[in-house]
Amino acid sequence: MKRDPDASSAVRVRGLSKAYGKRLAVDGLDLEVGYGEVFALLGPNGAGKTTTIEILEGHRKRDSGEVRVLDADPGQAGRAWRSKIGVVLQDASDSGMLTVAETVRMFARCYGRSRPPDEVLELVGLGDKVNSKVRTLSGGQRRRLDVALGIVGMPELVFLDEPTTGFDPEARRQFWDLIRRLSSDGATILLTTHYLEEAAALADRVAVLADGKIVAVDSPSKLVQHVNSAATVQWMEGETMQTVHTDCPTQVIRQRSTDGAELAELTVTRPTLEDAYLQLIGWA
Ligand SMILES: Nc1ncnc2c1ncn2[C@@H]1O[C@H](COP(=O)(O)OP(=O)(O)OP(=O)(O)O)[C@@H](O)[C@H]1O
Repeated sequence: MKRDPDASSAVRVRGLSKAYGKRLAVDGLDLEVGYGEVFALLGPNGAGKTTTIEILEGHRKRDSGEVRVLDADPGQAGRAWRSKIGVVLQDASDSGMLTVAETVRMFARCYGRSRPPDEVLELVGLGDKVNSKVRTLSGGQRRRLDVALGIVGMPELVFLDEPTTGFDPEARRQFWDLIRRLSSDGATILLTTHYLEEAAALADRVAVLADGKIVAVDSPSKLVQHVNSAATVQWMEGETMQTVHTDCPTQVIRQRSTDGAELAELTVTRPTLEDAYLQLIGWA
C-alpha cells in the first residue's frame, strides 16, 4: 500500500471543534490514529462520534481545528483521496430496486481499483443473496451490504459508523473476522460502536468521548487496568453469596478452601472494557 513516508499517522486531529447552533458537538478534540491501526471511538449517544467521523470523511465542515487524513485536509481533498477512503455510514442510502450484486458492481465502478464484487459479497456473508433485490434484505443483511460497499474499493482507510448494529451474534463474529482480515492486509480502520465487547475484541486502541471531548485513549486492556484491575471472587456459603474484591484471587480461594473443599458456585471475574467505560463516562 503506497504511503507518504513523511506522514506519521493516517489520521491527525488537533483542536477540532464543531457546533450546531449553540450546541457544541465536538469540543477541542485531539486524535491520532496510526497507519494500520484498528481504532474505536466509544461514547454515549450524542457524544460527537458521528460528527467527528463525518468531518474526517470530508462529509461535514468543521468550525475550527487542524485535520489531516491520509495526509490531506478532508475538507479540500479531491477524488484521488476519496478513492483511498472507505465509508460505512450510519444510515446508508437505499438502492432498493437493484440487486445486491448490481449495487456492489455500481459502487465498484466508482473506484480506480476494486475487489471483485463476488469476493466482497462472500466476505460479508451475502454470497447467497447476490441476485436478491436490496429492498428484500433484512436489516442485518442490508447492514452487511453497507459494509460491502465500504470496502469494495480496497480502501487504505475505512470508516465504520456503528457497522454491526442489527447483526445477529454469528454475523457480528463474521464481521470481526472481516475487520481482522482487512487490518492484516494493511488497512487502517476507524470505527464507532456501542458494543464494548466489539471494541475489546477488535481495537488496538480506543478513545472514549463524552460531550465532544476525549476522556481517555489507550488500548482496551490498559484502559481496564487504569480504571480498576481488581478481580471479584464470589461463592456461596449456605444461603449467602460471599464477595471479595482482590488483586490476588488465587490466594483468596486457597484461604477459603483450606481443606480442598469445593467452594459452591465459585466465580472469578475481572473488570471488562464496559466496566471501565462506564466509570470513565461517570455512569458507574
Ligand atoms: N445535523 C445536526 N444538526 C443539529 N444537531 C446535530 C446534528 N447532528 C448532530 N447533532 C447534535 O450534535 C451532538 C453530537 O451528535 P453525534 O451524532 O455526533 O453523536 P454520536 O456520538 O454519534 O451519537 P450516537 O451514538 O447517538 O450516534 C448531539 O447533541 C446531536 O443532537
